[in-house]
Amino acid sequence: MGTLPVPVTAAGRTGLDALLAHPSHSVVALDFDGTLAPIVADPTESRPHPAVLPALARLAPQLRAVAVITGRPAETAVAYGGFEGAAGLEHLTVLGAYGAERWDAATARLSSPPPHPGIDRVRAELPDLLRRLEAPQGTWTEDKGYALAVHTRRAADPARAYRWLREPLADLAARHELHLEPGRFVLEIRPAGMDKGTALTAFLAECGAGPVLYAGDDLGDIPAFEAVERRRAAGEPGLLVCSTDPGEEVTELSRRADLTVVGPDGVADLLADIAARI
Ligand SMILES: O=P(O)(O)OC[C@H]1O[C@H](O[C@H]2O[C@H](CO)[C@@H](O)[C@H](O)[C@H]2O)[C@H](O)[C@@H](O)[C@@H]1O
Repeated sequence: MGTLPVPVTAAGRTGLDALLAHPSHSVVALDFDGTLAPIVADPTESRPHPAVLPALARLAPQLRAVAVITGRPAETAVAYGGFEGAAGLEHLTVLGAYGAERWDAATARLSSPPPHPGIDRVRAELPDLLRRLEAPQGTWTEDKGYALAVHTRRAADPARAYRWLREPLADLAARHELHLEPGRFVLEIRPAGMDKGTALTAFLAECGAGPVLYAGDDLGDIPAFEAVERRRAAGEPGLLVCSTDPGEEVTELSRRADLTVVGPDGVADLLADIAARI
C-alpha cells in the first residue's frame, strides 16, 4: 500500500477521479484467477492473495456494488475466494461461468442454467481426440460442468502444447455449436452467447452504476474492457486495470488498460489505496 498510482490515459484519470469523488455511485468489478488470486499450476489450489480480502472488505461498504466476474463456476469462485460470510462483503455478487451463473452474498442464492447439450458430446469425444492428437504429456482437462477447459500449463512446453491443440479444439467446439475461449495456457470449450462484457453491462444497469473500475488479467476480460469503453464513449467514467505477470504478459489487455499493476499483490494495493483515499 502507498501512493495511489496515476493512470496513463486521460480517460483512466477521469475514471479514477470520478470513483474517488462519487464512491457511493461506483462499482468495482474484478476477475478472479490472475487478478485476485495468483496463477498456480493446479487450479484447485487457487486462492486470493492474502491482502485481497482485507482490501476489498474495506472498500466494498463505501461503494454501490462489488462483483467478481469469472470463468470459474460461481460456486467454485465463492468457495476458493472465501467470500461466503466474509465481513465487509455482505453485498458481493459473483458472476460465474462468464456471467451465466450468479451468486449473491446477501441471499447466498446460486443460480445456474442447465448445461448446453453440446458439452456432454464434447466430454465424450475429447479424451479420444486428445489421444489422436498426441497431446503433450501434462495436458489435462478441467471439467467445470457447463464447460471443459484443456490446460497446457503443466506440459514441458506449455506454449507449444497450446498452439498444437488450439485449432483442433476450436473445430471440436464449432461442431457442437460451442465456443472456444482461449486463456492463459487454457483452451476452454463453453457455450457461446455470454461473456464478461454482457455480464458486466447487465450488472451495472441493475445497480444504476456511475463510475466503474474493472480489473482483469486475461483475454476473457477483453469483452468487459470493451463494455467499459462503450460506457466511456457515452460519457460514463471508467477505469480499466490490467493485472500483469512479467513472465506471461497478455499484451492485448495491458495495451488497452489505463493502469497496470503487478499481479494480485498489485491489485490488493490498488484497492487498499482507493479505500484509504475515499
Ligand atoms: O475468469 P478467471 O477468473 O480469470 O478464470 C479463468 C480461468 O482460470 C483458471 O485457469 C487459470 O488459472 C489457473 C490457476 O491459477 C492456472 O493453472 C491456469 O493456467 C489459468 O488459465 C481456471 O482453471 C479456468 O477454469 C478459468 O476459466
